[in-house]
Amino acid sequence: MTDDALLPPEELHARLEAIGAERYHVHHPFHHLLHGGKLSKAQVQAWALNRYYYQASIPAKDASLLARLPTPELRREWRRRIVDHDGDGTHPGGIERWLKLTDGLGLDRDYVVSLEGLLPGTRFAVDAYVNLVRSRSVLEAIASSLTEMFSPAIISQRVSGMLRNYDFVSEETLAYFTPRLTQAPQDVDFALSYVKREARTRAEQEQVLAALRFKCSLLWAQLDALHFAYVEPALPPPGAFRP
Ligand SMILES: O=C(O)c1cc(C(=O)O)c2c(n1)C(=O)C(=O)c1cc(C(=O)O)[nH]c1-2
Repeated sequence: MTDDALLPPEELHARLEAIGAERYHVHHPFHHLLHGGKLSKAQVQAWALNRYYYQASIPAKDASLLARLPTPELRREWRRRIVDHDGDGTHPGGIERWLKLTDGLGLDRDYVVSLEGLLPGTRFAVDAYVNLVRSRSVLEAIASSLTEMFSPAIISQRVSGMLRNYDFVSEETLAYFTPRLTQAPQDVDFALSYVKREARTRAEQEQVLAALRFKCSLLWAQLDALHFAYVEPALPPPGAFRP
């Protein structure tokens, strides 16, 4: 096979899996500290407060992609993701459930939502995701969601570890994660078959792989920012959340 030969779909799939195995934030030291019970309540608060910005930005990136999707079938699929996060006015969505988590950790809701205490590194990493989805091809935008191939494993590890190790979290405060265990595989089924089908040249397949690497990097960068500010050397930048 020459270097620019189209990969068989199962080989593309294997290369996507390999990116996750090497680069997903499940390997980040901050994740190990979090689920291993090695963080203080204040450090867990910093994690939840910063990750709120990721949660709150996901429907914005999905809405910008939705506007560019060409068929009702594709739009219907992507619209479901927005409802998953925003709720439907009767059933709470992911953002509301995330705020239950920050409430449960004793953070003031107005302060969380104001983003005043956000780390600059979180802001830049999350904004990079929204910008990627807005500015690159539909194929790359859909491919960038494929980190969800790996999220059920990290979520299971995080939830069981946190329940075992911290007396300040409960099943109720971590309830955000339960629906993600069924929503993520559903999202992935669609996105994976889309990229396998629609990446029709080797160059497009390489774009798909690059989009997933980029996404892994921005998830990693969020945990780097938390680690630097709140674990080691523990130097929160001016204006950032101080427990
Ligand atoms: O808990 C996690 O580690 C984790 C990771 C990811 C991910 O890999 O992007 C998502 C989520 N959670 C998540 O809850 C979520 O709703 C979500 C949406 C997306 C996306 O890219 O559209 N990723 C993720």
